[in-house]
Amino acid sequence: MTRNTLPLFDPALLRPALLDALRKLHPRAQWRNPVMFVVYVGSAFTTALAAADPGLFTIAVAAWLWFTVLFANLAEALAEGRSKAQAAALRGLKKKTWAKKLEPGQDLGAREALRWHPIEADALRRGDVVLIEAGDTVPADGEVQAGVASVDESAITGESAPVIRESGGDFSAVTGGTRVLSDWVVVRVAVDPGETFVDRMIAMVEGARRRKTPNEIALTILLVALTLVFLGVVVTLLPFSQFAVAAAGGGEPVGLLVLVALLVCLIPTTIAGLLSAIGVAGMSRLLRANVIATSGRAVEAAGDVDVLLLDKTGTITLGNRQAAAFLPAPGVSEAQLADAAQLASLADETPEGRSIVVLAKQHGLREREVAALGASFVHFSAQTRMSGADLPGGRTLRKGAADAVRRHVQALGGQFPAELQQAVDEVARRGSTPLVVADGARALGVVELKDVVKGGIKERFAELRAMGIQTVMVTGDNRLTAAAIAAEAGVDDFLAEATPEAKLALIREHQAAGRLVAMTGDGTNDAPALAQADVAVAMNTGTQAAKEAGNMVDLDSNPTKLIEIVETGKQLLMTRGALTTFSVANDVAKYFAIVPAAFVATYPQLAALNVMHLASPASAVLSAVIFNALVIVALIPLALRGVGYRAVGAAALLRRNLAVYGLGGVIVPFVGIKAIDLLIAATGLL
Ligand SMILES: Nc1ncnc2c1ncn2[C@@H]1O[C@H](COP(=O)(O)OP(=O)(O)OP(=O)(O)O)[C@@H](O)[C@H]1O
Ligand SMILES: [K+]
Ligand SMILES: [Mg+2]
Repeated sequence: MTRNTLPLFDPALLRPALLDALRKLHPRAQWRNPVMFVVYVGSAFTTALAAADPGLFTIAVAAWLWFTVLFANLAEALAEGRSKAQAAALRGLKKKTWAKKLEPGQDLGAREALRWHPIEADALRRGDVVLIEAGDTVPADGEVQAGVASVDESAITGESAPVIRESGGDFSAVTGGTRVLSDWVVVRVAVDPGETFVDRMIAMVEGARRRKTPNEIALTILLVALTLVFLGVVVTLLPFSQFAVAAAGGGEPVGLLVLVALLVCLIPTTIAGLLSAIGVAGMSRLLRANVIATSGRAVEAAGDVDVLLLDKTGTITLGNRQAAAFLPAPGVSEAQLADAAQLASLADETPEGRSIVVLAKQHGLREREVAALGASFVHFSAQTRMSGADLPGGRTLRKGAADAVRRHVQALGGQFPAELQQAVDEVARRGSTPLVVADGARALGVVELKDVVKGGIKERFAELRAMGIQTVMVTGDNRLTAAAIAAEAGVDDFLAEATPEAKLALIREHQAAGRLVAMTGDGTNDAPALAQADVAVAMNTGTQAAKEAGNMVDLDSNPTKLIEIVETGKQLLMTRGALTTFSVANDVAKYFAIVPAAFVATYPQLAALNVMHLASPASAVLSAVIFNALVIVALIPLALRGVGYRAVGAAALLRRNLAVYGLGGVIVPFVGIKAIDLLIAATGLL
């Protein structure tokens, strides 16, 4: 995929970024970054000084101050450009296509009878209903209302095997730009134009609409405080030096130009100039891992996640729960059980329900006409954990989770035989889901629903454990099935028989204990929990409700993607920390470069501080300003790529980064400023 191989300085991206950097010179854009705004005002001020009294030194300082602002703009523009290019590669999927918009109020059951008219895909609105047939491109994100189709989603996921999309279950979401390979589906459009996940991510990346995260705000406040301190120091230097000159009856007070240069060199311009690029680059890295993030805050939170909650079906398992066997209770024939199970499932549009009808057919039962039965159907809900049908004449058929059906038959005065409970437990211990079927107060037996744990998952959970993240599986399924799947998948803990409310409560509990919670899920019943979690990753195969509630979508629908997400978050936090350290450590050298040069005319004693032996005061000041500007450019690759992350302890990482970026930040400018000073001296201009 092209979006995985973006070079750091792609010439195709550099040109628009340079233009963008110029456009960002607008005061409104600058004001968003208070530290750089000070540089901006300083640039304007020194330009005015240069205009009033043009000299090479003054003009050079003014020019390099403008470069400082431009380089910071460039860093941000480059980061944004890269992300936008990646996202555009995804959005490029939305070629101009036509959609078959259905006339309202039709019965969706039979493909031949459907009436539709063509409409441009761009004109589709949320709530519109379209027909998509073999060979058609899916015109917009949406939810399948009727039909079953195989869909090629390789354009999005890079996965070449087609997937099945059908109504009812957790596999009902289709994504714009993918292609229907066979059969047909009727889809309800879920988003207005310009509001897809890719659109939302692009909006996030675009500076103007990108909100600062709480961490960024906290850091900005710190940087502004530092800036104010230095501003205070520099402003008071002027009267001080004038006073000193008057008292000594000689020497020269420090000039305004030098004071502005000093201020810019001392305030933390490096991190201020790169801060937003670091944040945007984090989202880009996620996109490279096929994760669309719609919240910068969530990307940061990912770096500190303590607990990961996962839904079982469709997240840990493939989610294609298929009826595999009928296990009748004592005194009930298999045919009797199959018949009741089929009747209870005729209107059940979930994959589970449909698979029961199919299995019953293999037992020689012919398909029945739903309409001819005159039954009223009871649809599955995550609260009751049952579904079924009420037939005319008072026959009530139910199927559902064993405990739910047990309560149901006992409430009607029926028995739940010990043999049946045994069969339920056996099925569950195999990791399958037992559904108990009841006819009135009589429990008839068990339907075994088989599901398969996704491959390679155990090793990945072990990796998460090594990162210090606890994994908890939460499922609506029974305790034994949950335990079997939990053991097979290698999660640390599990919660069984969980309602949507229980999932939500568990997250709140962890959060109340001060833990940051990540959640991955795919179902509508995961939506409340996803909305509550700090990092909420919805599977792309999941329902629209889950995707809306989350703050990230994993295009590969891989529950262990959280490893990459956490690494990206950690890398983001570390990069920010490293560059802040570097930025502040830089001041030491700049201080030794500028202060003796600036004040040696006022206080000759300061010559003792002149450890760098720079060519002249003017050259010293200009060298420091140039270094200050160039260091921003030099660090753009690091800001975009992020500092190297390795899974060693947090303390060891911190020590290493302090050594590299703290010590480096002190030493590098001494070398850099001296080198620039030598170059300037060599030109003989100053
Ligand atoms: N169509 C259905 N008819 C009746 N009962 C069902 C049906 N589908 C599921 N159940 C029962 O309800 C329980 C909860 O279902 P559901 O799949 O919604 O759980 P969940 O909370 O999404 O958990 P997970 O997806 O992790 O398994 C299932 O374990 C099963 O026993
Ligand atoms: K600086
Ligand atoms: Mg589920």
